[in-house]
Amino acid sequence: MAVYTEIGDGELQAFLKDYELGTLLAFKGIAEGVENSNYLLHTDAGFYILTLYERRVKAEDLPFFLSLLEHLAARGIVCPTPLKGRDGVALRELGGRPAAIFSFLDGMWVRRPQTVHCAELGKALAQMHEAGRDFPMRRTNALTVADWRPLHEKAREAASEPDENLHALLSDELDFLENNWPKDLPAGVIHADLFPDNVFFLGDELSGLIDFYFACNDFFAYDLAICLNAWCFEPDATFNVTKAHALLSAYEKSRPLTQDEREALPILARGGALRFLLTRLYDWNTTPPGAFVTRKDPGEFVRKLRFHRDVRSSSEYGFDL
Ligand SMILES: Nc1ncnc2c1ncn2[C@@H]1O[C@H](COP(=O)(O)OP(=O)(O)O)[C@@H](O)[C@H]1O
Ligand SMILES: N[C@@H](CCOP(=O)(O)O)C(=O)O
Repeated sequence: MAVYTEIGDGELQAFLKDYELGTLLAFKGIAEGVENSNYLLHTDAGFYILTLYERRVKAEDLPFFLSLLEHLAARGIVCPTPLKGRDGVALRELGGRPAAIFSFLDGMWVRRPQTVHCAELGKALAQMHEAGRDFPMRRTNALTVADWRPLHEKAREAASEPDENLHALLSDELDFLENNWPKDLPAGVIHADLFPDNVFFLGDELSGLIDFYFACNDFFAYDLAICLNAWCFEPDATFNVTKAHALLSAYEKSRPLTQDEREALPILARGGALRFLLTRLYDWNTTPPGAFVTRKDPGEFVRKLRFHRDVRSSSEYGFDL
């Protein structure tokens, strides 16, 4: 993650008095991530992650996220578990932000995912979808097709010199997606941001999923499409059909796709590409100066979107539609 809110030693020590997590030995801000402020805490009882929720996370959504993590962990999905204070409450406040402490997960994210990682991801994604089926809370996706046009407007307004060719492309894509977005596909709790930096591995084995702060109720196949975009393109923007096949076939071992889901994958992938392109474009122009964060390149998703728009045959995806 990034660090937007700085925390002092004394403040953190006082905060930790409400927990039974031992004595603080050291702590440091984590540079990775984009959305929230994260710190690695080292106490004499072990390692923990402290998260302070920042601008895009709404306070009213936090009970959904924290309960979801508890629910998934109880069903064997390896994800951060919210830790409760002495009063039994996990969601607290620190530095003027909502805050919570989580279990630390071992592993590293993979910078250049290979086919074996895509297969592990497919298996874990299907298991997560199944584990979420009996989760009783609901959260509407706040970044779905109806939200993209207003976000496009905001991103365009935020740019000091808007790229009019790009905005024409986005406008055209929005017209297409608004008219063709699927209405009725199998749905449930999805992660909605399962990029390589949110999946930990120990060697070639998946060891945990993190960063559930876009999780919501939406089409399962949309989650799969987000993963195809995030994991199956090479740095030169070519689509790797072997990785896509590995991801899909591992997913289908636990949760076979319906024919409607399969046929919807190309448009879901277009929508997924546009969604991340828009948030990256907006963030590019609005990230506070001096924030301890690495902005992500919107151009990567322009190239992915163009690929999907140009596909003429399912063989370009490497799987039957
Ligand atoms: N439970 C965890 N265990 C270990 N490391 C974690 C954990 N949660 C977060 N991290 C570290 O913090 C980084 C950012 O976390 P992330 O949830 O992706 O932040 P953001 O919400 O800002 O995107 C991760 O890349 C990882 O290094
Ligand atoms: N995965 C998104 C950005 C969200 O950041 P994260 O650190 O919360 O995954 C992207 O790549 O645009």
